[in-house]
Amino acid sequence: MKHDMLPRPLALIGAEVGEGASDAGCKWGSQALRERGLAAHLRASGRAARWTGMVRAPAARHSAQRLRAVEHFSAALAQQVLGPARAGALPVVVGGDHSCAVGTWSAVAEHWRAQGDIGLVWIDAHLDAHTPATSLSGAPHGMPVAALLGHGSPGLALLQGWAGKLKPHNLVILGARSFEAGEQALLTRLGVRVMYMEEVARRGFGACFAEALALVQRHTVAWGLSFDLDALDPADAPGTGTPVAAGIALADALAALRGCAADPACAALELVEYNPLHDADGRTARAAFALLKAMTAPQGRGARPAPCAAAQACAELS
Ligand SMILES: NC(=[NH2+])NCCC[C@H](N)C(=O)O
Ligand SMILES: [Mn+2]
Repeated sequence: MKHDMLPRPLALIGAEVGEGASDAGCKWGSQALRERGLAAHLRASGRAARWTGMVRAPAARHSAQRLRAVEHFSAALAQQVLGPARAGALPVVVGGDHSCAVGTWSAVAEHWRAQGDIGLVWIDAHLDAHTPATSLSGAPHGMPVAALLGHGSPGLALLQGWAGKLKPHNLVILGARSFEAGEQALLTRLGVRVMYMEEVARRGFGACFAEALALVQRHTVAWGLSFDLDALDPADAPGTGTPVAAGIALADALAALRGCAADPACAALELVEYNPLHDADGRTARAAFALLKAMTAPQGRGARPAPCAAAQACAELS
């Protein structure tokens, strides 16, 4: 391997937020995975990896405060993602509830804005495309997709001072099987491609992910992957706050995602909704470790190793 083709170092960022969820236990998810040795686990496949930040959301007792807490947190998280992105590392955001996606992908969109649009593959049992007006639960983790598309709370949609971080045709949602009419109507109106679980089961996760990846790469300069652990079948990942039956098999996800982040155009990764309070036997933590290890494996099937954008920055981060 040539030196200028070293894989980018991984910058792990803990998103300590549970205020977005009805069950706040995932606030402690990133800390739990960190203490279990996630960084060392990822280094075992030959990449530099270290935690570069832990961002904690302010506590919110009443439901009215939760959206404010998430807005405040999202701005802080975005700053923690921008740093490593600018330094040429690969940001890997570890949740935390899925509301953290607003901070993660707003930062990535901001970073690439001068060059072009970003794409996103969103793997989830839910659509997470509510606005405060359509949400039945009022939970902000059901809203990040709408916010990234420029809808809903201005405090989320206008992060970094501009709205529309994602264009609808650069987003694909994969594995959805639990959603409400209001959020589905927004996505249908905007023309977002949703591969519902029925389609994933029929065609296979591998075929769906390959198509999703091609779609988000088509009109973009960079793309990312946001993986909600509740997309997996609860038998493989019971440790989430909102599990839904009949999900994606972990083995299928591991096979399809292997090496995906070796693409130089992969801008960031996100793994969310790990709830250690519901993971008595550690099964879900092991699934999280395996997923991130597969995604960040130095080489995928036929994928080229990613060049290191800034050798100096890589050395500093490793
Ligand atoms: N990221 C998640 N786990 N989202 C679950 C959202 C559930 C439901 N649709 C709601 O809005 O309350
Ligand atoms: Mn989600």
